Amino acid sequence: MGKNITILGAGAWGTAFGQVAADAGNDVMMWAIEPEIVEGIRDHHHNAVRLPSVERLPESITATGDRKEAVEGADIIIVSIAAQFARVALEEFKGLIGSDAVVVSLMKGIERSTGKRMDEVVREALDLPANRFAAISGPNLSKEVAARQPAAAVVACEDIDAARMVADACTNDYFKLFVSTDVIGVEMCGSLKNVVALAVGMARGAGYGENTAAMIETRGLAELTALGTAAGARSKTFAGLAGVGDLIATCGSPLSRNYTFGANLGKGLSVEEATKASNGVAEGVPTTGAVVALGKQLGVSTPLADAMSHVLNDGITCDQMLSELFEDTVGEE
Ligand SMILES: NC(=O)C1=CN([C@@H]2O[C@H](COP(=O)(O)OP(=O)(O)OC[C@H]3O[C@@H](n4cnc5c(N)ncnc54)[C@H](OP(=O)(O)O)[C@@H]3O)[C@@H](O)[C@H]2O)C=CC1
Ligand SMILES: O=C(CO)COP(=O)(O)O
Repeated sequence: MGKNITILGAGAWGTAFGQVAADAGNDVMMWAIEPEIVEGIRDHHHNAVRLPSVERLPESITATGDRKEAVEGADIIIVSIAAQFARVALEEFKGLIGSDAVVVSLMKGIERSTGKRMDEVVREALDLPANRFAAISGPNLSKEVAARQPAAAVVACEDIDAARMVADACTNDYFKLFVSTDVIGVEMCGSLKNVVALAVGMARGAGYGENTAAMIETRGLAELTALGTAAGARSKTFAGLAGVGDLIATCGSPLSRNYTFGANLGKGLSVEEATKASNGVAEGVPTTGAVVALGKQLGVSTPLADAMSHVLNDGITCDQMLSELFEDTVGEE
C-alpha cells in the first residue's frame, strides 16, 4: 500500500522526486513558500517556476503552503531545500512532525556557517534521532529523472530497516534505490562532488578537453574520499552511485548547475555574473569554503577545494586554479 509522503521544498529536484514518489504509488504532498508554486502544483499539476519541463505532474501530487497541513499524517518527510537555508526553514517544522515519521534529505551541501553536513543540520533542527534520518544521493540530474529516464541512488540510514522502508516506498520502474548505513559517506559524496563539478566546469568553459576533466575528477575523488573517511565515512561508498556515479553525472553534464556555474567562470564571467546566470542553486559555491575549513579541522589536505576557494574569493584564473592542484615536488598518487 502506498504511503503518505511529504516533500518540503518544491525546487527542481524536490518536484522531480515528488513525481518519483507518486509514480511509486504514494500520495504526495509538496510544501513550498511561494503561493505561485503551491497554486501551480495544487490546481494545475505544473511547477512552471522550478520544473517547467514536466507538463503535467501526477494526479496523486498536491501542494500546500501551510506547514501543519503539509506534514500531518506523513509517513516519510523528504527535505529538498537549498542547503544554506535548511536549518532556518526546518526549525519552523519542529513539533509538527509525527513521532514515527522518517525524515529524508535530498540536499547536497555543507552549512557554511557551521561546517555541518545536512544529516547534522536536519537532526539538530528537528531534534531527530539517528534511526529516523536518511539521506538520498546519487547521479540524479533532476531534468532527466523528471523525464522518467532510468536512474538510481543510495538511501542511507543508521537503521537499515528504515533505509529499506524508504527504498521500498520510493522505488518505481525507472528509479531504483539501494540501501546503506553509511550516512556520513553518502552526505560527503553528494556535497563534495559539487566542488569538483565547479572545477571541471571551469576547465571545460576555458576550452580544455577530456584529459583535463578526467584529471580533475580523479584528483577530486581522491580528495573527497580522504576527507570523507577522515570524517568517519566508509571508503567503499565513494566508489558507488553516490560517489563515482554522481561525479560522472555532475561533472559531465550542462544540466548540472554546479558544472554550468564553473563553465561560466571559465568563459570569463565573474562570480556575481555566474550567480545571476544560474538556473537554481549551485551548492558547490557556499560548500567550497566549508570543505576548506573541514580539511583544516580534520588535518586533510584539500588542494582542489583550496584552489576553487581562491577562484571564488580572489578571482584567480582557470590556469592558476589548475596549477594549484599540484604541489611543486613530485607526489605519489
Ligand atoms: N536538481 C538536481 O538535479 C538535484 C539537486 N539535488 C539537491 O537538492 C537540493 C535542492 O535542489 P533543487 O530543488 O534542484 O534546487 P532549486 O534551486 O530548484 O530549489 C531550491 C529550493 O530551496 C527552497 N528554498 C530556498 N530558500 C529557502 C528558504 N529560506 N526557506 C524555504 N525554502 C527555501 C526553494 O524555495 P523557493 O522555490 O520558494 O525559492 C526551492 O524549493 C540541493 O541541495 C541540491 O544540491 C540533489 C540531486 C539532484
Ligand atoms: O546533484 C545533481 C546530480 O546528481 C545535480 O547537480 P547540480 O546541483 O549541479 O545541478
